[in-house]
Amino acid sequence: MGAGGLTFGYRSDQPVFQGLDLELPPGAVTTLTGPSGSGKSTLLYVLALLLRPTAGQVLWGGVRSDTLPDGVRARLRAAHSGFVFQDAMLDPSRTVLDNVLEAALYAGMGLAEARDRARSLLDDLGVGHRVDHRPGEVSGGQAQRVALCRALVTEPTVIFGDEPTGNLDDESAELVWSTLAARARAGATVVVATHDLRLAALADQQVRLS
Ligand SMILES: Nc1ncnc2c1ncn2[C@@H]1O[C@H](COP(=O)(O)OP(=O)(O)OP(=O)(O)O)[C@@H](O)[C@H]1O
Repeated sequence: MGAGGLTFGYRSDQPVFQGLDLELPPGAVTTLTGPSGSGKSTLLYVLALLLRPTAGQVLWGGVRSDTLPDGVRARLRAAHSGFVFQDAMLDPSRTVLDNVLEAALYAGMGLAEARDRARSLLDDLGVGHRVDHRPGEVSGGQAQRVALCRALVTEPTVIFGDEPTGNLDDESAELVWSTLAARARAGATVVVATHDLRLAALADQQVRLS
């Protein structure tokens, strides 16, 4: 994945970032660091095709993707990427298991496989005992790990994380980090916005926004 001359502003007179050139290689973890408000989340949204850049381009697999129609970008995202949002953004009306399952079903996976993968991931991330609970009945750190499971269940080739360890104790943060690193070792492109400089130091590539 890459980006060239990437510029974005929520208002045309106030760019959040301007002229960014980035190469986000498969098989590597790239971290986005920088002070609060420097544009880490915004950059993730643009790279993930959730926001269109004001100028410049986003390439997925070498193909220009930011200009594709909304529906095509949505299908690309579902088929190839997973996104861990800063505040988990789970559906409060569905169980933990269903939140993870839904992402797999939406991407076209069969029910039995989706259920097996979801359960196995939730177990791996230490939240397997909460499958029948609603998001409102789990802790912030548990919800964040469920959100990671939802992002990983389709085995995406690109994984975006917005502060995926923000609510976690050291042990759970290590678990999340090693899970993301393992996905990168298996060939995924992993892009993570983080304030945790200790974890960022372990990344293969760091991009600092100012
Ligand atoms: N929806 C929006 N409309 C207008 N401005 C926005 C919007 N979202 C973010 N901004 C502004 O864009 C800038 C970048 O915000 P962004 O959330 O990307 O920063 P960040 O580095 O992720 O911050 P944090 O570390 O606090 O999460 C900030 O000045 C913010 O106030």
